[in-house]
Amino acid sequence: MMEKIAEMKGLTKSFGDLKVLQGVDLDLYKGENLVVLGKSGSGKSVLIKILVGLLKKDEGSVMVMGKEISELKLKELNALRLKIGFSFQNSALYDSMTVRENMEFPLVRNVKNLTRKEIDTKIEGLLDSVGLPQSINQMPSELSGGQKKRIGIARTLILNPQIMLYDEPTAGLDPITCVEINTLITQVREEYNTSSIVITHDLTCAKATGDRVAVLLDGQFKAVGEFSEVFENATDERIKSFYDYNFIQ
Ligand SMILES: Nc1ncnc2c1ncn2[C@@H]1O[C@H](COP(=O)(O)OP(=O)(O)OP(=O)(O)O)[C@@H](O)[C@H]1O
Repeated sequence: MMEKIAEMKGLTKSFGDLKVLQGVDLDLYKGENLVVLGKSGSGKSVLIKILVGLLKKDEGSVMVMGKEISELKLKELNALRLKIGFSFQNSALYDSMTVRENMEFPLVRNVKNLTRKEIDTKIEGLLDSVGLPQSINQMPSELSGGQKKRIGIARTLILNPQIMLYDEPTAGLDPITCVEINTLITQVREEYNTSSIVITHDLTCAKATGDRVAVLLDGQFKAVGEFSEVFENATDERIKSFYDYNFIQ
């Protein structure tokens, strides 16, 4: 039996009259890449925010690494968040800092008593992993969108997260760079032993990176499984049209 690293059961969340999540059940297994698909406004970001305790759920349970998120005190929540890496859509690099400084920032802030050599070894190792060792002294403005994305992922990995959350990792990138980022996401899982949730609208990304995909429709996961199970045998018209729409694009 595969071990779960996160588990949501019967999760609901509304904003006023707007029912966004209406009974979400979802497991993330240790070591898997799980893709969450859903159209714009379906509640993917709300789900992730509840998972990391940035938003409060209405009902249901959200367990992460064995802990019920809503029961944690702020200090415990912050400690848990350090084990979760969030790769933002816009890479979220600090424009006034070099790549090295960007990478160093979360490390020195959260890990005390590191030597200069330990910090440099860590940064250089991660830049090697993402294929950009030569960018160490560059400014973010000198990097392409794909390179920024890679540096953002490297920076997220610097605290050795157990769970990686990728928010639209291929948004705004050309098709070749998308393939490179998809490859990097699967490589990160192998090299750093992470479990990941990848939020995307991009079915090519979903197919390339997902061990399983989960489709969020009307506030629930209507289909969860391998890409081929979910799409190639889909009977639900909306799941079929999601597939057709993506590939017509
Ligand atoms: N803090 C909030 N207050 C009120 N409404 C919110 C809040 N956060 C999200 N919503 C609403 O919840 C719905 C789901 O939003 P969410 O950002 O999760 O969508 P999404 O699936 O991530 O969309 P996209 O793919 O466009 O990023 C939207 O209608 C949004 O307006």
